[in-house]
Amino acid sequence: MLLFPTILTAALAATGMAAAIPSRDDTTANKGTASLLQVRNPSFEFRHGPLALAKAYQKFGAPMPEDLRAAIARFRQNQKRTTGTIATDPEKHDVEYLTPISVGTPSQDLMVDFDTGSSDLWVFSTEMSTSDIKGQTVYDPNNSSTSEKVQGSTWKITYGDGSSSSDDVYLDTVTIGNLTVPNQAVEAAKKVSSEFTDDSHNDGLLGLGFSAINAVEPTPQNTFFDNIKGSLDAPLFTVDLKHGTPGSFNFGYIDPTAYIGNISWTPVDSSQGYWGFTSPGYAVGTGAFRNHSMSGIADTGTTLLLLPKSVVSAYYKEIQGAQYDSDQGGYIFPCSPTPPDFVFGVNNGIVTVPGDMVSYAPADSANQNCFGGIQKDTGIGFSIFGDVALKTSFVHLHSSIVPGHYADCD
Ligand SMILES: C[C@@H](SC(=N)N)c1ccc(Cl)cc1
Ligand SMILES: C[C@@H](SC(=N)N)c1ccc(Cl)cc1
Repeated sequence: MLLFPTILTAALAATGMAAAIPSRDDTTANKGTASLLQVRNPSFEFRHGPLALAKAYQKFGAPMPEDLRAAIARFRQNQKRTTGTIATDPEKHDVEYLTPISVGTPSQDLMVDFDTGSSDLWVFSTEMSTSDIKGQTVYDPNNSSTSEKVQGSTWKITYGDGSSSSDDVYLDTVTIGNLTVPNQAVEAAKKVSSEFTDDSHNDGLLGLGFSAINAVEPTPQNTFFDNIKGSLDAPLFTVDLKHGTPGSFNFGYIDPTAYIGNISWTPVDSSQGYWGFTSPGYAVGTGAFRNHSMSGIADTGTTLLLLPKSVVSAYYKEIQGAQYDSDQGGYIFPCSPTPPDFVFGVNNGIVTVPGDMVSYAPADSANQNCFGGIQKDTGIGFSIFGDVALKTSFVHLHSSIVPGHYADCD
């Protein structure tokens, strides 16, 4: 980890998150991608012709010839390093996205919430009281020949929505897709708050934030990504959440077919342990772009897009009948007509949240009013670009970088 901050400090000035610049009238521009790039690794560069050619095809949105696609596949296959991909499925209303992992020997398969806004891998376990378990699959360390208790280590986490979980720590084999970390810290829950008990399909969280904010005491543990990144083709992962349909987390490679568009990027601040960045401003629908610096984090573990109060009220002012409903603790508005798009800047590019995704979910049984997917970040101290913002983008989170990717998704 010592190496990491050094590189990070050295590179922060030159890091970048890419920003596509889809023109607003481009009908395909309903999605953008964002890369939060940590470090330009001087020794890392694409020398591979087919990959460069593939980028040219995707840059101009041309379909890739089959032989080129095959060449890229072979390139990946015979790399001495590895890459991985795993599907992630949205729960109802995209409230969270669940992704399969395997823990232990023989493997125990769990569905967990990949969370770029935290840095602990914790799971429901046989150490919990059964009253705290409602349908979740639990990890049984005693049923794994490779589990090893980390004596004296404990953990306790309270999340932004007040939910919490805690207790002891094992090292065990963890596999995601074709990627395996043999001695990953697996934090076995003894206690969880009701929000997790009631979240019956969610067997735990896999943190993809920075290990600096791992909650294990006395010795913080590494995230899965920090443990695996040394064996990846490139120390990066990409997040491609989608609305109401499976998306993917890719490790170690950037799928040139996952997006189209051109590229630029913006600096990242990981000083709080998050994938932090500052958006230069926003626009409502086809209105003019308004410069308004918004510092926040890319957070797959938060459902909504939480922004400064002034931005949120400026947006809802454009919707006939929108109002702040203190009973529901958020803005609601008539479900139809579709509200205007919300556009936010990422460096010199933009991400467009289509209006139909701003209507997060029905706010009443008559389905007349919808609860907004964009709400205030009051009291948090930073904005949160949660799933509502990410599912319209193909987001790259890099810990070492070549010019990042941020463009329209296909
Ligand atoms: C960083 C996220 S929690 C997470 N993604 N594990 C967060 C923090 C504070 C608030 Cl108030 C709401 C959400
Ligand atoms: C309370 C649980 S369930 C939920 N809010 N959908 C939870 C899940 C993910 C995170 Cl990052 C924090 C809390």
